[in-house]
Amino acid sequence: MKEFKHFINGEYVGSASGKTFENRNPVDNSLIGMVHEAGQPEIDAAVAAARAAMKGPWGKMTQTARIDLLNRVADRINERFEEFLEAECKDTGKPRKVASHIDIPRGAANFKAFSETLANHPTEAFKMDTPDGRGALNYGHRKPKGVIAVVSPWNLPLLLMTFKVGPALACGNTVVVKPSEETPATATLLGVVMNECGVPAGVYNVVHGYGGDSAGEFLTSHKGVDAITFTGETRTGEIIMRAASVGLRNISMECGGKNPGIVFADCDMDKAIEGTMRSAFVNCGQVCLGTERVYVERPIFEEFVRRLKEGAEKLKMGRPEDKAVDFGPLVSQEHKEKVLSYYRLAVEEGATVVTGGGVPDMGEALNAGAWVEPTIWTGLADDSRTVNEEIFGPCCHIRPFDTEEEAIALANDTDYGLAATIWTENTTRASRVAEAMDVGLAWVNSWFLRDLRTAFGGAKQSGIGREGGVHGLEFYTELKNVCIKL
Ligand SMILES: NC(=O)c1ccc[n+]([C@@H]2O[C@H](COP(=O)([O-])OP(=O)(O)OC[C@H]3O[C@@H](n4cnc5c(N)ncnc54)[C@H](O)[C@@H]3O)[C@@H](O)[C@H]2O)c1
Ligand SMILES: N/C(=C\C=C\C=O)C(=O)O
Repeated sequence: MKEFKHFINGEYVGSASGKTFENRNPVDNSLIGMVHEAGQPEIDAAVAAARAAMKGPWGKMTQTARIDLLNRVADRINERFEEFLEAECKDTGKPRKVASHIDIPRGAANFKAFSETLANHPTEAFKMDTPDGRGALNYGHRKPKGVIAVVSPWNLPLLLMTFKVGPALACGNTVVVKPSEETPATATLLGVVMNECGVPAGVYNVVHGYGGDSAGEFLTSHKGVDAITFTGETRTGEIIMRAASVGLRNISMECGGKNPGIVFADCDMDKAIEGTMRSAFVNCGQVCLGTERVYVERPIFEEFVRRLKEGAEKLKMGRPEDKAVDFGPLVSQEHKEKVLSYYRLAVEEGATVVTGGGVPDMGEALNAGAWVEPTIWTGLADDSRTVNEEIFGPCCHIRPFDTEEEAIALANDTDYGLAATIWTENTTRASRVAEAMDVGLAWVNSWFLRDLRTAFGGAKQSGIGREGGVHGLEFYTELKNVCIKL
């Protein structure tokens, strides 16, 4: 039976309590292995190892040496590509086609991108006048923040965890990672790569377990943690912020969304359909940046609905290793029940079910998996729960609009503020509408096109802070001003 152990101080260790929990493959609900559940002893050991590593060779390493090491980690992930792909697809059920283009390549890129950013980012300096005429020189000096707790979700496990670990290590910190209880595999495997590349023991640590009253809570409330970076549900973010407030630990929050897509009549319809298909259904709709609310200008509303329905009904469901498959299951039975509860709610709230709304017959071998149909609704009220609450599944609601002002108002009418997509061939309108969106990320005639030098994060209840590019520096370092009297 496969075991997923903690990775602490460069070694794989089990839980002192002996407590474990099941890890199941959502494709067919088969048992992958048992995951060790960390208790306070394992969290204490991981945080102590991370602290000790700050005082060891890692803390004394030059930035150039650190960057070389992290580039080696990126190369080693690519060399072990198949292993990471297999692990990620087993944990999540996602098609190999998806993970091999998104999750694993980004797992490597997240180490390279931030190293380059760091190596080329200037510091600030100010020459000031003084009464004696000699003046003084001020310059900014950055030091690593220390031991960073990384709490990550299950939808893009390797990508989202390394989007934090990459910059954290590039800036000289050490990390204790608590991956989602649903997806322990790739975070665990990364420990092997860290050892192979010569990253000193204690720099990268992984502890497994749940959130509340388990590893997540013990880690985020641990006094030895200097800062917490979290990706997950907004409600969880609120809980973690309360824990971080004790001892004034800094937080970086990447949370939920209910993202709008606005499709104008002057759009390139093929692009808009292709882009909305991906943003609604890729990764079985389990992408925080995905589109769950689509607003279409009335003249093309019927055609858009018809063509999106056609696309949804052509999606090929099946095992990850089937090259033709582009649609996998949800991550777990629990999440399947949550999404199906919204499928029922939508009907109760008066939706017209354009397509989907149920569970596909996947045949005897797969019917125990977390399969749901890609679903499209129309006809719901703007204040319905289905249109306002994050579902995080392969579903979207399409509504017509008549004016640009109406579309902007509808799109912004949400407590979230993560992402928006805008489809129009009029670039003046595109920039005007994008700038009117109360979000952290707006895509025009595209979706999930990612330049890692750009700011990434959410507004309103979708997050706090920005990661990506130089923006992560503010969170992962302490900036000091040095003033030298000349
Ligand atoms: N903004 C982004 O970049 C982004 C990216 C991906 C996912 N998400 C969001 O994440 C959610 C889906 O992921 P999820 O279901 O894993 O989210 P979640 O909040 O349930 O869990 C996220 C992580 O937090 C841990 N956790 C849960 N309760 C905790 C607690 N009390 N203390 C400490 N840790 C705790 C979990 O174990 C997991 O590791 C969706 O809302 C999605 O929108 C946001
Ligand atoms: N953080 C990123 C993606 C988030 C996806 C949400 O599910 C990224 O592309 O860096």
